[in-house]
Amino acid sequence: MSTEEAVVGVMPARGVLLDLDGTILETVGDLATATNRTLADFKREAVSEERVRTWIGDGVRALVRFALEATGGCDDALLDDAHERFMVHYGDCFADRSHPFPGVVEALDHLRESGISLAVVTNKAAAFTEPLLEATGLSARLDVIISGDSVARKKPDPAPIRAALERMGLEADQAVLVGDSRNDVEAGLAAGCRVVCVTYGYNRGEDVSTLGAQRLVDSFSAVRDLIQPGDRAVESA
Ligand SMILES: O=C(O)COP(=O)(O)O
Ligand SMILES: [Mg+2]
Repeated sequence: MSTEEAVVGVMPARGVLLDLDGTILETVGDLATATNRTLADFKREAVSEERVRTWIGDGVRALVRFALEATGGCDDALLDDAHERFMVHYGDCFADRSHPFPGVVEALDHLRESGISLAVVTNKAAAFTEPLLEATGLSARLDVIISGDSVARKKPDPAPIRAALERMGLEADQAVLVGDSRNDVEAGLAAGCRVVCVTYGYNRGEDVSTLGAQRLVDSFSAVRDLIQPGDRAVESA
C-alpha cells in the first residue's frame, strides 16, 4: 500500500456499482404500502413496516411470498395472483415516500465529477427501477442500470454484476460495489470486485461485519471520499 493510501485509506476505482433498496434509496415505506394493499385484497391482516424491511432484497416476488407466508400461508397460484396485485399497487405508490439516503446525491455527484462511472445493480423489477430512479432524481447520475429481471439470475449470483461491468467497459478489479446485505457482498466478491457494505440498510438483522466486505460505512457520505479515481494495483502494491 502506498504511503498516501495508508494515510487516507482510499479505495481506488474506475467504477462504482450501487445496490438500490436500502443502500441509495429508502424505499421501505412505499413497499410496505403496496404490501398491505395487496394483503388487504386477499383478506390478510396488515404487517408492520419493520417486518417488510426484513423481506426486501430478493426482488418483489420474494417480498410478496414472505408477506403471504407470514399472514396465513402461500401456494404458487396465490403467489402469482398476489404478485400481480402487488405490481399494480406498487405502481400507484412507488415514489410517494421513497427518497435518497443522506449523502447519496452529493457523493454520486462528487464521484461522477471525478470521472468514476456509476451503475445501479438491483434485484428490483425493471418496471420500477427506472421510474423510481427518475422520480428521485438519480437517473441522470447513472451510466448503467441492471435490474432483477435484466439478466437471467439475480444477486447473490455474480451475473448481474458482470453484466454491469461489461456495459461499463471495466474489469472487476477496477470496480467497487456498495451494498447493504449478504446478497450484495456475495455477488460482488464472487464477481471479483471489492465491496463496501453500509450498516443502515435492509440487512435482515444480520451483522454485516461478518459478511466479508472490505469496508463498512455508517453513512453513504463516507463513500464520497473513500472511493477515488485510480487503479487497484496501486492499493495492493
Ligand atoms: O428486493 C428488491 O426488490 C430489491 O432489492 P435491492 O435493490 O436491495 O437489490
Ligand atoms: Mg439492498
